[in-house]
Amino acid sequence: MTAGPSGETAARLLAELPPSPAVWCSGLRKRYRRRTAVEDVSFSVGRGEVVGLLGPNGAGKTSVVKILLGLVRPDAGEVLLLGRPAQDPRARARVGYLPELFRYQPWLSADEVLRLHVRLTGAAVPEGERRECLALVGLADRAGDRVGGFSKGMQQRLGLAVALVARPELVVLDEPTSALDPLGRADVRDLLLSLKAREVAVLVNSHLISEVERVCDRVVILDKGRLAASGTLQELLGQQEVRLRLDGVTARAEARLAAAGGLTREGNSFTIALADEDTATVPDLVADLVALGVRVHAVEPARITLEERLLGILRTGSGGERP
Ligand SMILES: Nc1ncnc2c1ncn2[C@@H]1O[C@H](COP(=O)(O)OP(=O)(O)OP(=O)(O)O)[C@@H](O)[C@H]1O
Repeated sequence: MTAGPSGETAARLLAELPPSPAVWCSGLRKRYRRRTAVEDVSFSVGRGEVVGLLGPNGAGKTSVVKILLGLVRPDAGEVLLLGRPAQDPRARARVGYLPELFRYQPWLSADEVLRLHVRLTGAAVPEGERRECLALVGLADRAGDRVGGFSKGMQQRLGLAVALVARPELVVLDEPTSALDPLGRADVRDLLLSLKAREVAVLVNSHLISEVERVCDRVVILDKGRLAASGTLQELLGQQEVRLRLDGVTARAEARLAAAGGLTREGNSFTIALADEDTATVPDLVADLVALGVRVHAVEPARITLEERLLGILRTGSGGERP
């Protein structure tokens, strides 16, 4: 008989395993009477990954979010949050959630709402950290004000603070910018990027496709309750391309253009499928071309946008090849 690993060895083996995904779900199904809200949906969100959940009205996004959080019982399928069943309080305590329809106790102050939510998760968050959290969502000077007097956008900002206050490892945001003005939307974008930098996983359901395109690592697209497509932006949109209109292109300049990626030329118009998506690639290329005596008339992105891709998928009803 061979002996099993000692407790110490087993602990070391476990510690060496990659952490379980922030969200893992498989075969989710939910019907309301004869209406199918969710059918055979499976996807995952890695630790520290920002994933956008997209789809038209009624596609099943909120239903999926509620199933993931254990708020709606699926007819079929399995969910693990941070490696634990969705109903496990140890998992729920590490998850922040902003619901689509938010309403907070109007008689409480913003800080009291945060205190209440911190108590519900069982975390110990000192007052200073709660204030920082309110500052993060732009409510620093409203901590003591009653929520009943807040505008809708301010309530949504408070909702974001509630989702973030107990140091979650996963944040699920259902339409986080629906009530926000353009400045508020930009704030949320920065907030998502700062969560990403702190390796907090985010699942965000939004109709603001251009915002999703700017912050998400990956998107999951639902249509009529089913998974219509999913993947990284590069997988869904193809390689980043740039189109340049140039004059005075010498052989050396053309070699410089070709060094940036796959080059195609039509008269004065050059299109490059960029080999590298570094933000410095295009400005460096333009500076080099100018130094080589080339006159640069126009530089424009040529890749399709996520919005165009999404519309293509929804209109053809398939997540197949790029149009
Ligand atoms: N409690 C419910 N009772 C009956 N039908 C429901 C219920 N909740 C959702 N549905 C139905 O399930 C389908 C998916 O709804 P869901 O709210 O998940 O869509 P969504 O993608 O979040 O839409 P939106 O972008 O409009 O918020 C819709 O047909 C909806 O009518």
